[in-house]
Amino acid sequence: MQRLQIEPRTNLKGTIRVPGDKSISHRAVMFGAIAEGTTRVEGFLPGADCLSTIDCFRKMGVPITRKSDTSLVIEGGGWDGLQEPTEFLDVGNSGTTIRLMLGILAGRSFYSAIAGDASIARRPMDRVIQPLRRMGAKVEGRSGGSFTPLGVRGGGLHGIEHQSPVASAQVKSCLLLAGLQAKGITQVKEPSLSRDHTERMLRAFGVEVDSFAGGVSVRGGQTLTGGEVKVPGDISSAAFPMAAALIVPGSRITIRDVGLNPTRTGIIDAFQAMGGQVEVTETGEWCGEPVGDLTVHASSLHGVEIGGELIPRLIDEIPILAVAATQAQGRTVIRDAAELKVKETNRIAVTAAELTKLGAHVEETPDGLIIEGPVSLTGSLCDSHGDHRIGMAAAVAGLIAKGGTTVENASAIDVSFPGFAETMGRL
Ligand SMILES: O=C(O)C1=C[C@@H](OP(=O)(O)O)[C@@H](O)[C@H](O)C1
Ligand SMILES: C=C(OP(=O)(O)O)C(=O)O
Repeated sequence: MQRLQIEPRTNLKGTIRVPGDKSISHRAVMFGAIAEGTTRVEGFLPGADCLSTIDCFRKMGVPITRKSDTSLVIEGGGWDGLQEPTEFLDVGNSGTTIRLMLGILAGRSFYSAIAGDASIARRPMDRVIQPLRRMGAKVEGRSGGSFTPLGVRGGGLHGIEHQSPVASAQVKSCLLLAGLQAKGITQVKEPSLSRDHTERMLRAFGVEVDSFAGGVSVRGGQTLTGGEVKVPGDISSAAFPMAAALIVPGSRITIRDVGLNPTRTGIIDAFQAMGGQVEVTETGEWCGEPVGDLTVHASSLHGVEIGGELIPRLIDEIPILAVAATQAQGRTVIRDAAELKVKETNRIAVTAAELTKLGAHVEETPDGLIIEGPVSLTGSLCDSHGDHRIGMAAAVAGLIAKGGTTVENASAIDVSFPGFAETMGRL
């Protein structure tokens, strides 16, 4: 397993781009595969998770050609173009792949078996399996279908109304994809708005989606029409160089063509609330998604309290937000984030453990973290624990830690940010 070696730095400078948005890249492949006609994707994220999505659809007979690392052509044959897979569908490390695919498989009248790596085997699937069963899908699996491996015999679905207990775009998207194949209307309500890339891209593919306060619904029996997708840079990846620029003295960087969907920009709001100088310039809209440039200056930060509706808007950025909080004056409290326990790792426990190794003052709470700052960090031997976001958070912390820092199991970073070390190196 690859190791990353980090030395302390000052004066990060320059202009970079980050790889394509992971959520949008997954959806481009999936929607292209179930659409009628050709879909061309530019700016695709060639990270391990999105490659798993491609692999699953190829196993169902969908022709997907990679013209380059970041450019794809998908020949969709509509819903009925998907063929019964003769092999296990392997989602690797990707929660988005398995949960969204389950919504597609639930409506197909064939048998499929799906599983992923050891991390996926620990992540809860009952949040999608229970409502899918209520729609009429037949799903078997470990612990009554709560965990992988799962077997699905789909078809014969009817619409339901579902109140999700968690604000989860994966749950919402899964049920909308099943709902498009069901009789009648499928409605999903959530406690606060999760990322809405599915709603936006379905509309771009010609589907009627009804968004209302507190939820979203679709009518069954609709088909998707293939088209062009241009994927913006992933704000969740941009969060790492952003945090680095905020905390490394003398820094000023620009990140171009970043997705600025308001359901994803919570990290900008949080950094600004901490006193971080982040300038946002919106430059346009790509396939219904706002896009722009971010300029970030080294800043003196102060602690903040973060919770409620902001959490789903920055859920994947909490490990790197915690790194920035170690350099903020006073106390940072992150609450309402218990979902972090069921990501690639228990990100509350693992963020606290890795930052503590570096000398930070971090306390784990049942639904978040309390961080006291500012603290001078000391270089240490850190571990990604197989979690891309933890690996990158530790690496950014290493940029301000006295002495060298090593991140073990750094190859996990390729899940969402291939070329992370090279991109950071350019600064
Ligand atoms: O729909 C998506 O693309 C994602 C939704 C989020 O998960 P939940 O919806 O389960 O919170 C997020 O953590 C994940 O990285 C990607
Ligand atoms: C939680 C994440 O992804 P997924 O749920 O798709 O594994 C993530 O990328 O941080």
